[in-house]
Amino acid sequence: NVTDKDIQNDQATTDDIVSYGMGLRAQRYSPLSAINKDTIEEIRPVWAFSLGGEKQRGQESQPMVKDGVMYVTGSYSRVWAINAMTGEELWQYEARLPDGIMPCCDVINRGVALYDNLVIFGTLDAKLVALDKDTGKTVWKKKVEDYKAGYSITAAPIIIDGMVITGNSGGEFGVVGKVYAFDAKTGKQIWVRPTVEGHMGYMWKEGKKTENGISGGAPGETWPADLWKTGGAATWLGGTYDADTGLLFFGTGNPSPWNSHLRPGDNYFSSSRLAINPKTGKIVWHFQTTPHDGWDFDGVNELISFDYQESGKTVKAAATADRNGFFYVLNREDGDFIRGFPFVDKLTWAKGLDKNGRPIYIEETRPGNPSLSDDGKKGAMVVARPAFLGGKNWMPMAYSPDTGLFYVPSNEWEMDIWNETTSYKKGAAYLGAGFTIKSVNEDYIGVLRAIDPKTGEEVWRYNNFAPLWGGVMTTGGGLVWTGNPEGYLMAFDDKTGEMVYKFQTGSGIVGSPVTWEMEGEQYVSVLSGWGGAVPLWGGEVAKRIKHLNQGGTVWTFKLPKRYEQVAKN
Ligand SMILES: O=C(O)c1cc(C(=O)O)c2c(n1)C(=O)C(=O)c1cc(C(=O)O)[nH]c1-2
Repeated sequence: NVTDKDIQNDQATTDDIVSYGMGLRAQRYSPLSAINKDTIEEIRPVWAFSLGGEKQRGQESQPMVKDGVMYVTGSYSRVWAINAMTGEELWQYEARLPDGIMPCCDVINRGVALYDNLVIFGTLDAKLVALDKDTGKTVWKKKVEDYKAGYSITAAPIIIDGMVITGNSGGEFGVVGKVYAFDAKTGKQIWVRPTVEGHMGYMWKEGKKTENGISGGAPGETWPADLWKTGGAATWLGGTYDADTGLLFFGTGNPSPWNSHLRPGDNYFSSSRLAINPKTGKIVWHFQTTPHDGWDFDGVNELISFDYQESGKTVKAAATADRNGFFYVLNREDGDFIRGFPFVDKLTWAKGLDKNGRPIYIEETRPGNPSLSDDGKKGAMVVARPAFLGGKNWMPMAYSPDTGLFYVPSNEWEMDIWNETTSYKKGAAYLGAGFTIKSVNEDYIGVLRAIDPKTGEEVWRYNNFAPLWGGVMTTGGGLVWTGNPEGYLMAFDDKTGEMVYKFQTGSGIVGSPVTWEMEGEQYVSVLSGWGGAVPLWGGEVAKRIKHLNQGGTVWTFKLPKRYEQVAKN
């Protein structure tokens, strides 16, 4: 069974993976080093497991491993337990999804949480389901939100002190973003924290409003009229946790609707990072990356805690690479802005960041106001870079304490974007905008970047033809791992960026690789199966990789046995 202690120690313990992010800080770093720059050429697949059926797409899951069993989710709210050594199926669970689910960006799921004897995951019809880890039978099931109003769950939940904590999806349908904490063993609600000001004056406990006036001033102050009631700021990527400060970090998505002229103001707390006290659900600090967003620059991307030395002092920092193209380093104790810099080649919408980290907008490049146009329906189109799918999207970056660098999966692209009139209707798209994504370079869109958070320097980069959409991992073996839509699992030298390994998995990779050890041997696993937002919304960009549309396979690699002997001698 999985304990709180196992989860808190996940990054340091190499024989299991019991948290999304390979440690609650989500550094995605493992100290394992048997597979390294010298040995990697020798690794080979030991098993491949097919997720089967017709539902072969969008495999964004990060595998978990405990006591020799791997737990993975697949598209369409499915879960498997697999013998981690042999790839044999132990059980399979498939949620019965109703017609009318509305995930914006494919039928994806990013992984399970493990706690006690339970495997807990969120479904596309906005439920949390807890399964018995040995049998796959349902232990508890909880309706989190109404899928008919556009809610879904795609995040991998995390566990803190016996609570299962998750977020919601639905920012394209005018939902209200919230962070939820439930008793992991029973599914009983502990607290719910809405992330839109206006809802902020309250907190829900057991279905009742219990608390006034926290963390946001007057209800609706940064929103006009009652637009906050359907204000978005979905918490769709889930969170990270830092035991050192005792803070839970969640990002929030775009404000709804996309058309910014309909909602003058900063629109708290959309496109922000929030630090939350996990005991109470109270917001401790907030940092808004894109106030009054007009480009769909969701602020959900993971905030990763790390320490560094400066002038002989330890700085308790946290970093995030935003959809909007800026990389931010914050003081994780109070949310103060330390520094920020663009991590993409070019930005069109801002000149830079001011001393508080607020973007200095170039107002002419904001998509136009329909009410000022000839027909009153369509505002002036602008070309914006990055495109709304972001300088970086949900796919997690990694941090190596060995090099002090972040390894960021990013993309170079732009979009034509225009605004339209719109009004809220339950369960209908609520954008008030149209767009076309375009590439900007003939030979690449994706860029894997090694970034120095102290200087903003790009230490190395690897350009990839198709957009990068898979997670990154780094190891004590000096390797940076990721996958690409062309189907390759790849490993790079963490210092030089030299590609030292690639393997064709048969479909595009949008999953996140993991590594662990069993009986003295190091294993690496990744899901393959192209999908997610790019094939749905990428237009001509998506066509670049059409031949790898479908897939659903878990691949597992290790070194041949003889290396174990070498290590022993
Ligand atoms: O606002 C939201 O609720 C929401 C949810 C999701 C999601 O749950 O996957 C995505 C997005 N927005 C989004 O903007 C986006 O670009 C995106 C990409 C992906 C993906 O898995 O490839 N999901 C989502």
